[in-house]
Amino acid sequence: MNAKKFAGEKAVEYVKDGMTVGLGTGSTVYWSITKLGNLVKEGLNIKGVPTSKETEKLAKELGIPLVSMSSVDHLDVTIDGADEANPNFELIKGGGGALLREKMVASISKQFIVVIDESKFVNQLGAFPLPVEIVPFSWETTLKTINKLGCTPKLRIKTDSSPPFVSDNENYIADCYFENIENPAELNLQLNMIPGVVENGLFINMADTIVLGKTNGDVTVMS
Ligand SMILES: O=C[C@H](O)[C@H](O)[C@H](O)COP(=O)(O)O
Repeated sequence: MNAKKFAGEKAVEYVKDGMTVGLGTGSTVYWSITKLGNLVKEGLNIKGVPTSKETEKLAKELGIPLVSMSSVDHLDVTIDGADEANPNFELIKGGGGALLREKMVASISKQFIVVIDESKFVNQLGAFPLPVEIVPFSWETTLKTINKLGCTPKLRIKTDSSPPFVSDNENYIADCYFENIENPAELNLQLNMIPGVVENGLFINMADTIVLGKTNGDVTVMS
C-alpha cells in the first residue's frame, strides 16, 4: 500500500477555503496536489504558490490557480515532502533539487506541513546525502571547501558521464555524504557561510507538523 499517498492526502485537511497554499515538490506531495486539484474542481477556492517548475506544470494541468510568491506577503499553509525528518522536526530536503525555492516558500508560510512515509523518520539526520545548491562558477572549489566540514561532496549528475544536474535557478547541486549530522542547526549556518553556496537542504525550525504515512494505511500526525 502506498504510504506516501496516505500522508499526502491526509495533509490536505489543513487547507481551507480562501487560503494561499505553498505547493511542494516530489512524489509524496504529488498526492496532496492531486487531491487539491480534485477539490478545486468541486469548488474549493485556493491560490497555489509552486516550489518548482515540475510542480507548476502539475498544478496547471490540475487546474489549481497559481500566483507568484512575490505577489503575496505570506502563505497560509505549505505542504511539502522531505528526504529525512528527525524528532526535533529538523529536515533534509532537496532530493529532487528543489530545496532553494522550497525553503523560500516555507519561510513565509504560517504553517509548514511535512508529508513523509515512515522510512524517512530517523533519529539522526545524515544517512541521506545532504543536497547543497551551489553556483556553477568554480564549483570544484566550493566542493573542496564543503569537504572540510567533514563530508564527501559529489556533484549531482543525471546519469554517469552526463552533464551536471541544473536546478530551476540554473545552479548545480552537491550531494554531501555526512553519514551522521551531529548538529544540524550549526551545519546549516556553516554551509550557508561558504562563498559559492546558495542554500542547503537542512530545514531547521521550519516544520510545524509532520504527517507520517505507513504502509498499513495508518497515518500519524505530529505537531
Ligand atoms: O527537492 C525535492 C524535495 O525536497 C522533495 O520534497 C524531497 O526530495 C522528497 O521527495 P519525495 O516525496 O519524492 O521523496
